[in-house]
Amino acid sequence: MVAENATVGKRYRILAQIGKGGMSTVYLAMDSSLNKQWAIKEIRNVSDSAQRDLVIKSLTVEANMIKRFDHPAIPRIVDLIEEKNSLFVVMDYVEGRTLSSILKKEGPQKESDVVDWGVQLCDVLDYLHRRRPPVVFRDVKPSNVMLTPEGAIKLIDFGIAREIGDDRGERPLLGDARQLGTPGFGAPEQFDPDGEVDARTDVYALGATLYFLLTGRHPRKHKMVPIRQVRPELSEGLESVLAKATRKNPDERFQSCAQMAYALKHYKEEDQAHRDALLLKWRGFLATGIASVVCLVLAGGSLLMANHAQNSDYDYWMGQGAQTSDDTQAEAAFVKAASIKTDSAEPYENLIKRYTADGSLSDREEQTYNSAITEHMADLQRNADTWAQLSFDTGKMYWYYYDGTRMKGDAANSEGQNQQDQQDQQRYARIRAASRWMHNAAETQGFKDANVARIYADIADFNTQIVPLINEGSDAGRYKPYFAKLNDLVNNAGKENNEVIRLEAANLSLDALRVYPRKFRADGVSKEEMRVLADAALDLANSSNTTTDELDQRKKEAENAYKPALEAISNAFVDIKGDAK
Ligand SMILES: Nc1ncnc2c1ncn2[C@@H]1O[C@H](COP(=O)(O)OP(=O)(O)OP(=O)(O)O)[C@@H](O)[C@H]1O
Repeated sequence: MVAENATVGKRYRILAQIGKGGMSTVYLAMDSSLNKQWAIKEIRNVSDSAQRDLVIKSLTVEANMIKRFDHPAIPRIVDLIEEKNSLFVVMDYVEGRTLSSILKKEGPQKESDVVDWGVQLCDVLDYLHRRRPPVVFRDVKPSNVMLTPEGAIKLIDFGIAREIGDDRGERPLLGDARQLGTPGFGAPEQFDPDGEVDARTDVYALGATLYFLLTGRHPRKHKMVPIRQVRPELSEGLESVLAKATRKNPDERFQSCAQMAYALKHYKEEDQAHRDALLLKWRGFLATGIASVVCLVLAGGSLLMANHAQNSDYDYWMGQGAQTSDDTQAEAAFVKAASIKTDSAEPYENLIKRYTADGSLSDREEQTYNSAITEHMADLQRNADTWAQLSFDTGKMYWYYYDGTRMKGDAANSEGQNQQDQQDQQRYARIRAASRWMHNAAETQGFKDANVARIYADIADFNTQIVPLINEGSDAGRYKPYFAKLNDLVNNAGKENNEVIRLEAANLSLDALRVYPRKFRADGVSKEEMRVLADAALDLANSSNTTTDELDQRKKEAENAYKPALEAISNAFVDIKGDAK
């Protein structure tokens, strides 16, 4: 237990205790060197030394695994400190509450909220399951999920997540039941000595979690009966989704979280009222169209007709989307088209155009887009080329236009932050969100812009990984390649006819020159090279033709950043003794 105001790792001042788990206490701390808040998890002093080694081993595994993740719903781990007989894990501070505390305080939750959380959880779990090797979280439950004030979910406590095929993770490290999943939420195979865990294990726990949130009945204490036996007003469709997710036999569950996300987004279609309405429509259609249908069937053209109808529906909605000047109607039309021809990238490319036309991608737009593309990802991926292009364009949309708050990995709008800090945080949140799309594009063989996508992916990786590397003291050697990438980015942006891209590339480079000049120097970048980059970035900004207040502001930001960047470069070449080089 650490006292308030005590300092850990020489730079983290403990501000307050914010949580307590089975093995740990969690604090809010202020980082004096980065002037930023983090959450610090202290693993309580375990007196038995053998046990303590196991705890430390388990945590180190957890920390090293999370360091490689890059998903907005997973708080990053940036530092690991052994001190005062305890282990401290420094990570992104999540402003919010756990779903278990919300449930405890407010009781069963609204259907639409629970479905929204479920879809978000499917997204992050699917991200883990798609990693190579796949990672199974194994401990989804309300107390391991936090909800931010913006409505974004965060997955905490990776204590027992494991990589499939990784022997170190095969066995429980601590020997407690938690390693095998939490009773009530853990799938039956987690409690079977011969059981195999995979993505479907998380599907089960997610189903049990949503069940608990909707009914308020703990699945360990009460048998999981159909949810409408507890709350008759709930949807029948949702009842079947949860029943399927929590089947004892993994083969009978959703086979992936992407499948479960699809079912959660369409659960209303399973409701009796919805089916009745469809039936009525269908009857009307039969009454009027029966003669022609019979003719076509007789002519052997039923399949052709179905295809034709599907294509013309798709064309119809694409046409509607293109014609209307109302952005919301256009969005709905393109989403509809995407659901008809699920392997077509066109609707998404059109959505991107609409979203970026006004210079910003909002939280709401991002959610709509992300849901649609996640739902049809497997179909879209079938055409590698269009998928790479779509990934690249999606990445650019996040990188340059995303201005929502849901993605921020840390206390987004903490009081006391100045405007520059907030802008920087916003920039790096955008870059993080773009990262996986740029990786998709860069890693597709034969994609014409793979090289440019690689520049973006590398810059994103640098920004995600550098803080933990600095903390570990193993950051040397990373700055020179980053510097080269910034040069590439600025050169590339010069060829773009898009002011947002030009100004952002300029600002990112000037920001890096302000923050890292000493590190660049230590890695062998010369003062002259840094000045050349600063000048190129300023030229890029100055040659941008700004037509809106927003762009004007970004241009001013670059102009204002130039002088501090030059000063920082000069200072970086003043040695401690004071002799300028
Ligand atoms: N990154 C974070 N930001 C803010 N609060 C956090 C963060 N991580 C954990 N907490 C808070 O601390 C509490 C305990 O954290 P956590 O569940 O990770 O601990 P644990 O010891 O691993 O718990 P368990 O007994 O469930 O294994 C959480 O319920 C949450 O309130």
